[in-house]
Amino acid sequence: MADSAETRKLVYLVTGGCGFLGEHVVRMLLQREPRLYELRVFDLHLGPWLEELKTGPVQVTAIQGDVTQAHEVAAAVAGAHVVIHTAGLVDVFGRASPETIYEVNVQGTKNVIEACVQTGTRFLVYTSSMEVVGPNIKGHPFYRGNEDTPYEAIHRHPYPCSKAQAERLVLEANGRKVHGGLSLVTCALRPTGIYGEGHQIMRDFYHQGLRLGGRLFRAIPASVEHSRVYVGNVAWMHVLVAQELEQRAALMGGQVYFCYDESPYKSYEDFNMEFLGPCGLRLVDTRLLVPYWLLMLLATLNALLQWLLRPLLLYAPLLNPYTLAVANTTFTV
Ligand SMILES: NC(=O)C1=CN([C@@H]2O[C@H](COP(=O)(O)OP(=O)(O)OC[C@H]3O[C@@H](n4cnc5c(N)ncnc54)[C@H](O)[C@@H]3O)[C@@H](O)[C@H]2O)C=CC1
Ligand SMILES: CC(C)CCC[C@@H](C)[C@H]1CC[C@H]2[C@@H]3[C@H](O)CC4=CC(=O)CC[C@]4(C)[C@H]3CC[C@]12C
Repeated sequence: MADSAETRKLVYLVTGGCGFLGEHVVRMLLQREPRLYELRVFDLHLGPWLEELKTGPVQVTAIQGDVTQAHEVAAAVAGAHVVIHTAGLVDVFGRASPETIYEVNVQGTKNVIEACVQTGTRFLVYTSSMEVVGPNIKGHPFYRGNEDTPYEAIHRHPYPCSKAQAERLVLEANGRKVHGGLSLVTCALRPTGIYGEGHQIMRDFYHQGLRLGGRLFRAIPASVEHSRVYVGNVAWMHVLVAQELEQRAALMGGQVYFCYDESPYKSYEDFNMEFLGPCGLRLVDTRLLVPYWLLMLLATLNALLQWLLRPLLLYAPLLNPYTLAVANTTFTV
């Protein structure tokens, strides 16, 4: 399509646009949305890489802001055609308090919805999570499921609970009248575990492997399968949904879709080895080395230590009872 001022008229806002997924969404929009006139990137912490994007044909506006502050969100949303709300506190390690997780994930989402209603923005795409469904606290497997698969989605951890509440708010907001009288069209996407360029947990495993002399020790049975999804594909799914919402409002409005791209079903560790193996690490052994009861004991100890040390320092290792349960439960879509 010709790159003329007439074809470029849309204003997009990406919240959390400097995060792992958000950055990919921002770059994908610049590459694949020819109608884009202005791209607003809203984040608590702005990345220096945004500067290099400001020289292209699209006006890139960096907005340092906090989704928990309704007035900041409203100012950023005003005049935007589409909002892609990826901002969130992704914390299953106990780094933040449950209150903070709710404040960012639930109140932040409420603020985004209310800003759309007040300012007349009609299209809202929300990054939810597979964690809204499961794995549940009972450790039930979810095997090759889809959006209609029955599953007991019962959670206690603040992260999945907050994502579930926020997702519900977004879906319930579909059809609300926005300023100007038209209807809000919302859609939620539930990525499975995301991987790709900029994935911090993959880096953490890499450095842990280096510290252990190039080895990682298998902790989870190879038979426990997870669906993982490439970050570029998650970004692309967000862009496609954003582009299609207007034309297919009746079909897609108020709907939720899993985000998965046929990356191979593997255990969490075996999947990581697809990348860490070529980087020189190896997974010891092909058999399960550490018994589950010992892992559970270590995970519980970690949780106890976190609680005891909290007044002095933040102790937040990858292994805790919640992450162990998630890693140890099959969840494939
Ligand atoms: N990483 C994963 O495997 C998955 C992530 N998700 C969801 O995808 C979204 C993005 O996650 P990631 O990119 O992995 O996390 P991330 O932590 O890399 O990105 C989140 C971004 O939101 C920003 N943010 C946090 N609090 C904010 C606030 N109060 N105001 C404004 N910005 C704020 C952060 O600064 C960060 O740039 C989240 O909503 C998360 O729940 C869903 C499924 C899987
Ligand atoms: C040796 C340990 C037992 C291995 C711990 C691995 C864990 C840190 C990760 C296993 C599964 C991950 C989660 C899963 O991919 C689903 C997610 C979805 C989200 O929305 C946010 C991230 C996460 C909760 C992800 C977090 C790390 C794991 C628990």
